Amino acid sequence: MAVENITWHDASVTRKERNRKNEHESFVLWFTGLSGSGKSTLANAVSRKLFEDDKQTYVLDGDNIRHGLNNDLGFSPEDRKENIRRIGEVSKLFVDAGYIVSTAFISPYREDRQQVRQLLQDGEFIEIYVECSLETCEERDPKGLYRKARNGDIPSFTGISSPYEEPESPELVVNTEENSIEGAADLIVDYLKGKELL
Ligand SMILES: Nc1ncnc2c1ncn2[C@@H]1O[C@H](COP(=O)(O)OS(=O)(=O)O)[C@@H](OP(=O)(O)O)[C@H]1O
Ligand SMILES: Nc1ncnc2c1ncn2[C@@H]1O[C@H](COP(=O)(O)OP(=O)(O)O)[C@@H](O)[C@H]1O
Repeated sequence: MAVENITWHDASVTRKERNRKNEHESFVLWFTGLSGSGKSTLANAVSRKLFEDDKQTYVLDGDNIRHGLNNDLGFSPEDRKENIRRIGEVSKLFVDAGYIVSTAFISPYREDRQQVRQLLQDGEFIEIYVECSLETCEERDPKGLYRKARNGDIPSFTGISSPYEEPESPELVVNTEENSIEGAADLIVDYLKGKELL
Protein backbone atom coordinates (compact mmCIF):
# COMPACT_ATOMS: atom_id res chain seq x y z
CA MET A 1 0.00 0.00 0.00
CA ALA A 2 1.36 3.44 -0.90
CA VAL A 3 2.24 5.73 1.99
CA GLU A 4 1.38 9.18 0.72
CA ASN A 5 1.32 12.52 2.52
CA ILE A 6 2.98 10.98 5.55
CA THR A 7 6.35 12.20 6.80
CA TRP A 8 8.74 10.13 8.92
CA HIS A 9 9.77 11.82 12.18
CA ASP A 10 13.10 11.01 13.76
CA ALA A 11 12.90 10.22 17.47
CA SER A 12 14.65 12.42 20.04
CA VAL A 13 15.97 9.34 21.86
CA THR A 14 17.69 6.96 19.47
CA ARG A 15 17.85 3.21 19.62
CA LYS A 16 21.62 3.42 19.90
CA GLU A 17 21.26 5.53 23.03
CA ARG A 18 18.78 3.06 24.50
CA ASN A 19 21.09 0.14 23.75
CA ARG A 20 23.99 1.96 25.36
CA LYS A 21 21.94 2.72 28.47
CA ASN A 22 20.67 -0.87 28.69
CA GLU A 23 24.16 -2.20 28.02
CA HIS A 24 22.89 -4.73 25.50
CA GLU A 25 21.76 -5.03 21.90
CA SER A 26 18.10 -5.35 20.96
CA PHE A 27 16.85 -8.04 18.59
CA VAL A 28 14.10 -10.61 17.94
CA LEU A 29 14.07 -14.23 19.02
CA TRP A 30 11.52 -15.65 16.58
CA PHE A 31 10.26 -19.01 17.88
CA THR A 32 8.45 -21.04 15.22
CA GLY A 33 7.01 -24.53 15.36
CA LEU A 34 3.87 -26.61 15.64
CA SER A 35 1.20 -25.95 18.24
CA GLY A 36 2.38 -27.63 21.43
CA SER A 37 6.02 -27.78 20.34
CA GLY A 38 6.99 -25.48 23.22
CA LYS A 39 7.32 -22.00 21.66
CA SER A 40 5.48 -20.20 24.39
CA THR A 41 7.10 -22.18 27.21
CA LEU A 42 10.60 -21.57 25.85
CA ALA A 43 10.03 -17.90 24.94
CA ASN A 44 8.92 -17.31 28.52
CA ALA A 45 11.72 -19.37 30.06
CA VAL A 46 14.34 -17.44 28.06
CA SER A 47 12.67 -14.12 28.79
CA ARG A 48 12.72 -14.90 32.54
CA LYS A 49 16.44 -15.72 32.39
CA LEU A 50 17.19 -12.51 30.49
CA PHE A 51 15.05 -10.43 32.85
CA GLU A 52 16.89 -11.82 35.85
CA ASP A 53 20.12 -10.87 34.11
CA ASP A 54 18.87 -7.24 33.94
CA LYS A 55 17.98 -7.28 30.26
CA GLN A 56 15.02 -5.45 28.75
CA THR A 57 12.79 -8.26 27.51
CA TYR A 58 9.23 -8.88 26.33
CA VAL A 59 7.24 -11.82 24.98
CA LEU A 60 4.70 -11.56 22.18
CA ASP A 61 2.56 -14.67 22.28
CA GLY A 62 0.19 -15.94 19.58
CA ASP A 63 -2.82 -16.62 21.76
CA ASN A 64 -2.51 -13.28 23.60
CA ILE A 65 -2.05 -11.16 20.49
CA ARG A 66 -5.02 -12.86 18.87
CA HIS A 67 -7.15 -11.70 21.82
CA GLY A 68 -6.33 -8.06 21.12
CA LEU A 69 -4.36 -6.51 18.27
CA ASN A 70 -5.16 -9.35 15.87
CA ASN A 71 -8.64 -10.34 17.04
CA ASP A 72 -9.94 -9.66 13.54
CA LEU A 73 -7.83 -12.46 12.05
CA GLY A 74 -8.53 -16.17 11.62
CA PHE A 75 -6.40 -19.04 10.31
CA SER A 76 -6.68 -18.81 6.52
CA PRO A 77 -3.29 -18.45 4.78
CA GLU A 78 -4.10 -14.75 4.14
CA ASP A 79 -4.98 -14.10 7.77
CA ARG A 80 -1.92 -15.93 9.06
CA LYS A 81 0.18 -13.83 6.69
CA GLU A 82 -1.33 -10.61 8.00
CA ASN A 83 -0.93 -11.88 11.58
CA ILE A 84 2.80 -12.40 11.03
CA ARG A 85 3.22 -9.14 9.13
CA ARG A 86 1.74 -7.17 12.03
CA ILE A 87 3.80 -9.07 14.60
CA GLY A 88 6.88 -8.33 12.51
CA GLU A 89 6.09 -4.62 12.62
CA VAL A 90 5.40 -4.74 16.37
CA SER A 91 8.66 -6.62 16.92
CA LYS A 92 10.51 -3.95 14.99
CA LEU A 93 9.09 -1.30 17.32
CA PHE A 94 10.23 -3.29 20.33
CA VAL A 95 13.72 -3.60 18.86
CA ASP A 96 13.75 0.16 18.32
CA ALA A 97 12.66 0.57 21.96
CA GLY A 98 15.72 -1.43 23.04
CA TYR A 99 14.09 -4.75 23.86
CA ILE A 100 15.04 -8.35 23.31
CA VAL A 101 11.66 -9.50 22.07
CA SER A 102 10.68 -13.16 21.97
CA THR A 103 7.79 -14.06 19.67
CA ALA A 104 5.84 -17.32 19.94
CA PHE A 105 3.79 -17.79 16.78
CA ILE A 106 3.37 -20.91 14.69
CA SER A 107 4.26 -18.75 11.65
CA PRO A 108 3.89 -21.78 9.37
CA TYR A 109 4.90 -20.18 6.08
CA ARG A 110 8.56 -19.65 5.13
CA GLU A 111 7.73 -16.66 2.98
CA ASP A 112 5.99 -14.85 5.85
CA ARG A 113 8.94 -15.46 8.20
CA GLN A 114 11.32 -14.29 5.47
CA GLN A 115 9.37 -11.05 5.15
CA VAL A 116 9.86 -10.36 8.85
CA ARG A 117 13.56 -11.13 8.50
CA GLN A 118 13.75 -8.58 5.69
CA LEU A 119 11.94 -5.98 7.73
CA LEU A 120 14.76 -6.05 10.28
CA GLN A 121 18.47 -5.26 10.02
CA ASP A 122 21.02 -8.01 9.47
CA GLY A 123 21.47 -10.05 12.64
CA GLU A 124 18.36 -8.73 14.36
CA PHE A 125 16.13 -11.67 13.41
CA ILE A 126 17.11 -14.87 15.15
CA GLU A 127 14.92 -17.68 13.94
CA ILE A 128 14.59 -20.51 16.43
CA TYR A 129 12.95 -23.65 15.16
CA VAL A 130 11.24 -25.38 18.07
CA GLU A 131 11.44 -28.89 16.70
CA CYS A 132 9.00 -31.49 17.95
CA SER A 133 7.24 -34.29 16.12
CA LEU A 134 3.54 -33.96 15.41
CA GLU A 135 3.10 -37.19 17.37
CA THR A 136 4.53 -35.68 20.56
CA CYS A 137 2.71 -32.37 20.08
CA GLU A 138 -0.49 -34.34 19.78
CA GLU A 139 0.30 -36.34 22.90
CA ARG A 140 1.01 -33.14 24.85
CA ASP A 141 -2.09 -31.42 23.45
CA PRO A 142 -1.94 -28.80 26.24
CA LYS A 143 -5.13 -27.07 25.08
CA GLY A 144 -7.03 -30.08 23.72
CA LEU A 145 -6.96 -28.54 20.25
CA TYR A 146 -5.48 -31.54 18.40
CA ARG A 147 -8.28 -33.71 19.70
CA LYS A 148 -10.82 -31.18 18.47
CA ALA A 149 -9.00 -30.90 15.12
CA ARG A 150 -8.97 -34.70 14.69
CA ASN A 151 -12.70 -34.71 15.45
CA GLY A 152 -13.17 -32.19 12.65
CA ASP A 153 -14.16 -29.39 15.05
CA ILE A 154 -11.30 -27.05 14.04
CA PRO A 155 -10.76 -26.55 10.31
CA SER A 156 -7.31 -25.76 8.87
CA PHE A 157 -5.40 -26.87 11.96
CA THR A 158 -1.62 -26.69 11.52
CA GLY A 159 -0.05 -30.11 11.10
CA ILE A 160 -3.42 -31.81 10.60
CA SER A 161 -5.26 -29.97 7.85
CA SER A 162 -2.99 -26.98 7.22
CA PRO A 163 0.73 -27.02 6.37
CA TYR A 164 3.77 -26.22 8.49
CA GLU A 165 6.88 -25.33 6.48
CA GLU A 166 10.01 -26.14 8.48
CA PRO A 167 12.74 -23.48 8.46
CA GLU A 168 15.52 -24.26 5.96
CA SER A 169 18.32 -22.34 7.65
CA PRO A 170 17.25 -21.09 11.07
CA GLU A 171 19.87 -19.59 13.36
CA LEU A 172 19.04 -22.27 15.90
CA VAL A 173 17.13 -25.56 16.14
CA VAL A 174 15.99 -26.66 19.59
CA ASN A 175 14.42 -30.08 19.88
CA THR A 176 12.00 -30.25 22.80
CA GLU A 177 11.77 -34.04 22.75
CA GLU A 178 15.52 -34.32 23.33
CA ASN A 179 15.97 -31.32 25.66
CA SER A 180 14.20 -30.41 28.88
CA ILE A 181 12.62 -26.95 29.14
CA GLU A 182 15.57 -25.75 31.23
CA GLY A 183 18.10 -27.41 28.90
CA ALA A 184 16.51 -25.88 25.81
CA ALA A 185 16.40 -22.41 27.39
CA ASP A 186 20.09 -22.76 28.33
CA LEU A 187 20.96 -23.70 24.74
CA ILE A 188 19.36 -20.49 23.53
CA VAL A 189 21.06 -18.28 26.12
CA ASP A 190 24.41 -19.97 25.35
CA TYR A 191 23.89 -19.30 21.65
CA LEU A 192 23.29 -15.59 22.35
CA LYS A 193 26.36 -15.39 24.56
CA GLY A 194 28.41 -17.15 21.88
CA LYS A 195 27.33 -14.47 19.39
CA GLU A 196 28.21 -11.77 21.94
CA LEU A 197 24.63 -10.51 21.90
CA LEU A 198 24.35 -10.52 25.68
N1 LIG B 1 -6.59 -23.68 12.98
C1 LIG B 1 -5.60 -23.45 13.86
N2 LIG B 1 -4.33 -23.77 13.55
C2 LIG B 1 -3.35 -23.55 14.44
N3 LIG B 1 -3.54 -23.01 15.68
C3 LIG B 1 -4.81 -22.67 16.04
C4 LIG B 1 -5.88 -22.89 15.16
N4 LIG B 1 -7.02 -22.47 15.78
C5 LIG B 1 -6.67 -22.02 16.98
N5 LIG B 1 -5.34 -22.14 17.15
C6 LIG B 1 -4.66 -21.62 18.36
O1 LIG B 1 -4.01 -20.43 17.93
C7 LIG B 1 -2.63 -20.46 18.19
C8 LIG B 1 -1.81 -20.16 16.93
O2 LIG B 1 -1.85 -18.81 16.65
P1 LIG B 1 -0.66 -18.15 15.85
O3 LIG B 1 -0.99 -16.70 15.78
O4 LIG B 1 0.62 -18.54 16.45
O5 LIG B 1 -0.82 -18.84 14.41
S1 LIG B 1 -0.17 -18.42 13.03
O6 LIG B 1 1.24 -18.06 13.27
O7 LIG B 1 -0.89 -17.27 12.49
O8 LIG B 1 -0.30 -19.60 12.16
C9 LIG B 1 -2.29 -21.87 18.62
O9 LIG B 1 -1.47 -21.64 19.74
P2 LIG B 1 -0.13 -22.46 20.04
O10 LIG B 1 -0.64 -23.78 20.51
O11 LIG B 1 0.50 -21.66 21.14
O12 LIG B 1 0.75 -22.55 18.84
C10 LIG B 1 -3.61 -22.51 18.96
O13 LIG B 1 -3.80 -22.45 20.35
N1 LIG C 1 11.28 -29.69 26.56
C1 LIG C 1 10.14 -29.00 26.53
N2 LIG C 1 10.14 -27.74 26.04
C2 LIG C 1 8.99 -27.03 25.98
N3 LIG C 1 7.77 -27.48 26.40
C3 LIG C 1 7.74 -28.74 26.90
C4 LIG C 1 8.90 -29.54 26.97
N4 LIG C 1 8.57 -30.73 27.51
C5 LIG C 1 7.25 -30.67 27.76
N5 LIG C 1 6.73 -29.47 27.40
C6 LIG C 1 5.32 -29.08 27.57
O1 LIG C 1 4.75 -28.96 26.26
C7 LIG C 1 3.77 -27.93 26.26
C8 LIG C 1 4.14 -26.92 25.21
O2 LIG C 1 3.12 -25.94 25.15
P1 LIG C 1 3.37 -24.47 24.62
O3 LIG C 1 4.62 -23.91 25.20
O4 LIG C 1 2.09 -23.72 24.82
O5 LIG C 1 3.63 -24.75 23.07
P2 LIG C 1 3.33 -23.80 21.82
O6 LIG C 1 3.47 -22.37 22.29
O7 LIG C 1 4.37 -24.18 20.82
O8 LIG C 1 1.94 -24.13 21.39
C9 LIG C 1 3.74 -27.33 27.67
O9 LIG C 1 2.70 -27.94 28.38
C10 LIG C 1 5.11 -27.72 28.23
O10 LIG C 1 5.11 -27.84 29.64
